[in-house]
Amino acid sequence: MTRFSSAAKNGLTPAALEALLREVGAARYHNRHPLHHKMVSGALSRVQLQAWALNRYCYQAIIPRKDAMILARAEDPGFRAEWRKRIEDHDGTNGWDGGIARWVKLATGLGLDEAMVKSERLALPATRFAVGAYLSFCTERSLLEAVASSLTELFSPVIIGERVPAMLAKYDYVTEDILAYFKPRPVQASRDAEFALAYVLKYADSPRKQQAVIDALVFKCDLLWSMLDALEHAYGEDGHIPPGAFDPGAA
Ligand SMILES: O=C(O)c1cc(C(=O)O)c2c(n1)C(=O)C(=O)c1cc(C(=O)O)[nH]c1-2
Repeated sequence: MTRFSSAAKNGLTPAALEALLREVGAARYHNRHPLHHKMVSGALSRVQLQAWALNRYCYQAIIPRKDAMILARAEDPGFRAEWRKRIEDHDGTNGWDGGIARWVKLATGLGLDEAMVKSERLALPATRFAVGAYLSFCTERSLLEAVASSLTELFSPVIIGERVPAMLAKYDYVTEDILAYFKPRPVQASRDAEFALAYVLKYADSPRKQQAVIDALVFKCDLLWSMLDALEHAYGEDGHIPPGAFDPGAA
């Protein structure tokens, strides 16, 4: 786990804290995961991509719920006005004209059944535990830690920039229409991450709080990493699909 050097016992400057947060992302973000590398090299089967989309739906579905937790805990109306945009991005105006609906389109575009995806019943146990942990973290930890845990979005434009062109080039059944989810994400993520980063740099004003926000980002990187680990374990070569999980080979 990233720790301050002893020179930082009086606390880091905002610039030094930002540099440390970016170091966490550079070392631990899920664009370093072997499954991501396989995805962008064109090595995944259609079933493996389906499993990814199906499991990742659970992550998409929890995001507006954890953001609602954060909203409920924020006392500043200005903060809430900014943060509620995240919920609108995912839920749209009627629940099914935002990011979640576009993720369903991605999953059905890969050949999955819409009701099955939305039910989340065939997701991996580890996926369910991971996304549940995110909701709990944002409910139980301080508001500062909850905000800091969203800072993986600092790095998501990079992974999206790697993923989308590669998927279009390497999988002939993947179209721009199927990947429409990602189109607005880099702009939305940059807006969100800029706000969250400014908040964290302003309010993490003691060594203890600075360590807490670093740990929150480590937690979130680990969560995203563990979701890809679980997919690889279940659907990789010599994979072991847990009972009850998505198994297109089963009778
Ligand atoms: O495509 C990705 O790899 C990726 C990663 C992340 C992330 O880093 O948490 C998010 C998203 N996408 C995303 O689409 C999204 O809406 C989102 C919200 C959040 C968050 O923690 O609040 N992360 C992410």
